[in-house]
Parts: sequence; structure tokens; C-alpha cells
Amino acid sequence: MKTIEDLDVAGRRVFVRADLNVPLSDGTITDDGRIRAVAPTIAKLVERGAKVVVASHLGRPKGAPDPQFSLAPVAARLGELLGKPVAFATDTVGESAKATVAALADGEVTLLENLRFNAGETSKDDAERTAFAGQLAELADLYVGDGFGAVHRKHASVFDLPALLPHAVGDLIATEVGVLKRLTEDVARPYVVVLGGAKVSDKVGVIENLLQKADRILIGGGMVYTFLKAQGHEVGVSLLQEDQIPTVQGYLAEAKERGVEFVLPTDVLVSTGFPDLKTKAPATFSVVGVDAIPADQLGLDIGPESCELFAAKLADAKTVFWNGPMGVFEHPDYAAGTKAVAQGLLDSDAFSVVGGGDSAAAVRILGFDETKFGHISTGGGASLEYLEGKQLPGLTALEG
Ligand SMILES: Nc1ncnc2c1ncn2[C@@H]1O[C@H](COP(=O)(O)OP(=O)(O)O)[C@@H](O)[C@H]1O
Ligand SMILES: O=C(OP(=O)(O)O)[C@H](O)COP(=O)(O)O
Repeated sequence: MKTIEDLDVAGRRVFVRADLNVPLSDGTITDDGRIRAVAPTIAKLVERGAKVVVASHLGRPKGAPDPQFSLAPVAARLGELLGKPVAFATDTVGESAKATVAALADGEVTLLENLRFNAGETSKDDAERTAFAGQLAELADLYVGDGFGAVHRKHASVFDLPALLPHAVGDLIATEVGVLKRLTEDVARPYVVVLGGAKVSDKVGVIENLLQKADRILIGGGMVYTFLKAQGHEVGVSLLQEDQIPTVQGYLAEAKERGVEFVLPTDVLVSTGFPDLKTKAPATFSVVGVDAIPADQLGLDIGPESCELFAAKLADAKTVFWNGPMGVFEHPDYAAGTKAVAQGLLDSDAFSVVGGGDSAAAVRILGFDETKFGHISTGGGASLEYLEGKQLPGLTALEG
């Protein structure tokens, strides 16, 4: 792959596909880790006199503008980090984008509005995606792929656009891939994988491959209820991926055969509703065994006994990969499980990789020193699919 150093960027419009999908609360960025991670790439291009056109998705809008997913707050924060204003285009390929890019002087930066406000970005139809990529290509002369968190997505700006412009890999992707490669080679054992979070349908599939690599797999977060249901427990109104139950039953059986230890929580925190993440008003919840989840309640964190169990299962680890919070950590009453896993990683002498927008944010928001972990990756799904050995569209596109 070519790197930024291989491109002659001075005076040219350089499109940087970043992953600026940061957590927001009422329009305020609660963790700017992903912006800080790509800022050095942008600063390097600025220094070399490029006209920098930054683009990203934020959240999962439905292919049309939706103000709650605007990147405007991100433009302001990126400007602070770069120490220079970032002109914000209020659309992605329309009049505002064209005018903002045309007005860029050498060394100036613009951020386009959310790529996913356009149906072509995520379309499964090749022609529709290519057409949108063509509109993006009109805004630039060169392409730099540096949105590691989105490299597993076959989306227009990730996969189709680099085919239309001379391209290079950015420094963030290069660093991320360099570290993750270590986990695909000879890992120190026990190798423990911890999975949680909310993107269950996206991430359950990676377990098939992890069964061949890991010694122990700990499951928490929203992912756990599909496992508990697969074991015959009732899970009330918890997050559940019903169609994945047979698959999960297959994983549990295969783990037994292969001698891979599956660790599920023994207790969980349950409540009748989701907590208020804006006011963070104290929640009403109870601790129940996983065989006693009430029919009208949902699980929101692993329980205290499970926190101890998970910490013990991490204690002797020599390598850990962790993706997905153990509970709805954004609310203080449901943060204990995620804290216990983060602390467990620090208490072990394992080389630990924490991956995922929310997992990385959780570590920082809960007050842990990120430098104490082996690596904090900006990609959750992306790093999981990389570890699976899958071809990632956003990396394939940067080859050649
Ligand atoms: N039991 C649960 N029910 C619903 N959501 C959960 C549960 N546990 C964790 N979550 C949510 O999962 C989200 C993070 O999931 P995900 O996006 O998969 O992680 P990452 O961004 O680290 O890859 C958090 O916003 C958290 O509130
Ligand atoms: O947050 C992201 O992924 P992650 O939650 O797996 O880390 C990326 O920005 C990709 O977003 P997507 O899963 O909506 O395609």
C-alpha cells in the first residue's frame, strides 16, 4: 500500500475518509478519541500544503439528512485539535460541499456533512454506490483511507471511491493494522476474548472463527441474552437476536468439543426500562440470577458475582482482546461490569487490545488511563473482522 509520503499532496485536494463516529449526548461530544486519533494524519497533510477534505459517517441515519446525526459539533472539535478553523459543509456532495471545497486555500481543512445522509453511501446496489462515489470524487484529486473503524464496511466512501482516485493508506489505519497483526500471529496464551456491546447481529458471527484461536471467551453486554436464551433461560425484554439462537447453540457445542472455555455471567442487573442517559437520574434495578430474569424486565449490566468471575477469568491471561461494554456504562448504575473488565485487564499482565468506539470511550469516560492498555483500537467490528482473517473492503481498496 502507498502511504501519505508517496503522494504529492501540495496544492491538491485530498479526500480523507475518517471515522469520526463519536458518542454524542444532546449534541455534545462525550469522547473525542476518534477525532484525536486521525488528527495527526490531517495535520500532516495541512503541513504539506494540501487542501484537506475530511469525510465521515456518524451513527446510523437512514440515507437522508437527520439533524441528530450532524457532524457540525465534530468540525468544531477537530478545529480545536488542529489549532485552525475547519470549514463545515452543510451537505456532502451538494452546493455547500462544492463551494466549501472550492474556497479552500492550501493547508486549509473542510469537513463534509455525514456521508450516511446519502442513500448511495451504504447501498447494497453497486451502481448506486458507484454513482455516489463519483460525486465524492469530483471534490478531490487524491484519496487517503484512514477511517479504521469503518474498513469492514463495503460503503461508497470506503470501498468505491478509492478506485476512482490515486490513493494511499493513512497513518491511523497503518498503526491499527500493525498492532492487530500481532494477535493473528503467535499469541501468548491463555488468549482471552471478551465480547459485549449492542451490535449483536454484526458481531456474533466472529465467534465461529475465534473458537479456533482463543482459549477462553467471556460474553457480556447486550450479546449475552442471546446466549442465555440459547441455554434455555428466559431473558424478559432484554436485547435478543432470536434468529441467532441456533448458531449460538452450535458455538456452545463446538466450544465444548474444542476445549474452549465459554464464560457467561451468573447474575445480571435488571430493570423495567432503559435508564435516562440524559439526566442520569438514579435507576431502579435489582440483581437477579440469570435463571430468574423477570418477563417484563431487561438486563442492563452483568451482576456483582459475575464481575468477580470475569476478573478471575482475566487474571491469568497473557493476551486479551476486548470489544463491547458489559452493560449500559453510559449510566453510572450500569457501569460496574465494564469497569470490572477494564480493571481486570490492568491487573493481569496480559497484552491487551481494547477495540470499538464505545469500548474505547468507556475506558476513558470511566477514568482509566488509556496508556496503561496495550492498544486502544478505534474499531470494534473492524478489528474483530480483521482478527477473523476476513478481507476488509476498506483495506482491499487501498491495495494496488
Ligand atoms: N445489556 C445491554 N442492553 C442494551 N445495550 C447495551 C447492553 N450492554 C451494553 N449496551 C450498549 O452497547 C453499546 C456499545 O455497543 P457496540 O457499539 O457494539 O460497542 P463498540 O462501539 O465498542 O464496538 C453501548 O452504548 C452500551 O450502552
Ligand atoms: O462505531 C463503529 O463501529 P464499532 O461500534 O464496531 O466500533 C464504526 O464507526 C462503524 O459504524 P457502523 O457499525 O454503524 O458501520
